[in-house]
Amino acid sequence: SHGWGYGATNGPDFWADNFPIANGPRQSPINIVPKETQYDPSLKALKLRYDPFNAKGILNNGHSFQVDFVDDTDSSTLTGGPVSGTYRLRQFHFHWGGSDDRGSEHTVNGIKFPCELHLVHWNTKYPSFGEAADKPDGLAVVGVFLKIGAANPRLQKVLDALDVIKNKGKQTTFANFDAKTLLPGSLDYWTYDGSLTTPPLLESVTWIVLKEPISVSPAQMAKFRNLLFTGEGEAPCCMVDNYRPPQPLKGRQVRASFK
Ligand SMILES: CCN[C@H]1CN(CCOCC)S(=O)(=O)c2sc(S(N)(=O)=O)cc21
Ligand SMILES: [Zn+2]
Repeated sequence: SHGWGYGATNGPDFWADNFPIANGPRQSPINIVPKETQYDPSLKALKLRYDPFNAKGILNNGHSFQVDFVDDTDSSTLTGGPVSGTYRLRQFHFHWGGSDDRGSEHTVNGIKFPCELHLVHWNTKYPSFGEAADKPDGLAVVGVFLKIGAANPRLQKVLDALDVIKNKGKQTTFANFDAKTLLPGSLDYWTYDGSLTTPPLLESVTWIVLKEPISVSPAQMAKFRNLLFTGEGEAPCCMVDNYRPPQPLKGRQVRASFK
């Protein structure tokens, strides 16, 4: 049978067939309604310390592309914010649309952004990423919205690497990249308990969605859309619209770190 994807026959509406947790109580993404969030003065400032030396490679996994990090020491970590303990940076990746009116997974007052960056971290109270991935406090993902505007020079090194990983399964080395340069000026965030937004849809993610977007130009968005879902020798299918739509809140509270 065909694996999961974002197409008409294997997209988000079909995922529950093989991953019944798709209809679970803490699924992601969600629509964030700022007026319905609750400011929580006890939330700490988010502390992200990333060492460029940990950047390892960049991979087209057939669903998105990701930049992987060496995570065998505490040199690239997330601490503070809504989490306790230390979470290590594992990878970052993006979700985007076929046009600038869609592409993000989280929405704000129903507004979709053209792209959303996810920085994936795992809780070092567990011995490995694989052990952490299915625990309720196992993962913390920082979400950053990308908004159409001036070209973002911080994205350029990532975008320039995409030509050599056009097809599913392609990867190349990607060294000395400072993921901190992808963050906006403010680390104000919304946070809620959620899940992976792709199969296996594990309900193991503390979501930390930054309020301030970073910029991306239309020409830069075109580079994302140049990637392919398909492998070499297959009929080419452009990697676009690789986002899951918002899921039911099911009574969850979304907290804000800011007034
Ligand atoms: C294409 C597969 N995407 C998955 C792959 N990983 C899960 C691996 O499960 C191990 C049992 S992951 O933890 O790196 C991860 S984070 C997100 S998201 N969009 O919610 O930030 C999706 C995924
Ligand atoms: Zn993601």
